[in-house]
Amino acid sequence: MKVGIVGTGMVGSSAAYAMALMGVGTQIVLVDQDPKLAHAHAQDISHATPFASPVQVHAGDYDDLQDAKVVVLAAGVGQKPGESRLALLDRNAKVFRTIIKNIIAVAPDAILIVATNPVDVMTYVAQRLSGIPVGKVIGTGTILDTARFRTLLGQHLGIAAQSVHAYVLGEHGDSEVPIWSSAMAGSVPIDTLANQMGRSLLSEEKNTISTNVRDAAYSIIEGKGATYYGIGAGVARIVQAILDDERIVLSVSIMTDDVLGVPNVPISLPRIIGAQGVLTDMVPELDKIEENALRKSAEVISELTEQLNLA
Ligand SMILES: NC(=O)C1=CN([C@@H]2O[C@H](COP(=O)(O)OP(=O)(O)OC[C@H]3O[C@@H](n4cnc5c(N)ncnc54)[C@H](O)[C@@H]3O)[C@@H](O)[C@H]2O)C=CC1
Ligand SMILES: CC(=O)C(=O)O
Repeated sequence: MKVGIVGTGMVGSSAAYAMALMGVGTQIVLVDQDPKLAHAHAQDISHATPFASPVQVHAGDYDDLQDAKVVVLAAGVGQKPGESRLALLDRNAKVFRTIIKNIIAVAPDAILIVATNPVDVMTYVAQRLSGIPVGKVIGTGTILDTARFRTLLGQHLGIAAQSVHAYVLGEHGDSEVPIWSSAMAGSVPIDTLANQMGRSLLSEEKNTISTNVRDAAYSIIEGKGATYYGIGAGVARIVQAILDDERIVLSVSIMTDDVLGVPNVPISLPRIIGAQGVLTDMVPELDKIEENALRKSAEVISELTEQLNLA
């Protein structure tokens, strides 16, 4: 099955590389306003396929996206050190005006995966400009923050991140909400497990983990200018779930009718993903503090979408 990636800088090319290594799709088409860059990445990644999977990777134009089942949007600018994701909105909304039109002209039935920041608002922009049904325009949302949460919590407790079941919900950004109240491993609530393992998990330690999850992007960008491997793998995981009709639960962002009284907001909740995109939203159980934080996070996003003029 064909997968397109529009915007093949660090994030788009890392997603293509992760897909090639994970054996996701049979053909990956890289499209960028800089065709030389797309071509160079396609060549380089295709040289990894003999060690991984027989997927074909090549650069192309919008016409080559015809019949793509999924198109990933990773075009646009990223944050400079110290800059917030929300500061990118005007520049990246302009980029989406061009690329969405071009994608829809050739692949109107494709499912869109949005990675460009600020990803929740850009998901709204992509859905509105494309007219594609809500469950088929999926922002990567907090899939990366959830992965960071599981990684740090797993490291703290000395267990594999894959065995940690915990989510970050809300905005992919400064108002995100780590959900501690239902965090578990091996069906054991995380506080009980820490006790059983003789590990300390005091509220200060939880706060440090939450802060490090929230600020991971800032510290990585300070160190190397951008983040891309984590999100590349996250994008590949969403595409795999769609192509294989997996019905796996992932925290991703789509337009949501109502979140704790905030209407029509693009935001991450745990969602079941299969061949048709998002199949079902899940309503997590939250404690009062988490509930208030999730409502605030929804309000942060909603303030921005309300100001946007997409006419
Ligand atoms: N959702 C998430 O968790 C994450 C999102 N990001 C976001 O992903 C986006 C891309 O980041 P990077 O790959 O690091 O940036 P980059 O600058 O390396 O790549 C962006 C690419 O978009 C291309 N592009 C720009 N305008 C275009 C247009 N009109 N048509 C086609 N291609 C166009 C550029 O030529 C460039 O190759 C940023 O907005 C960044 O903030 C980054 C990391 C994580
Ligand atoms: C850049 C970004 O959004 C992240 O790494 O979380």
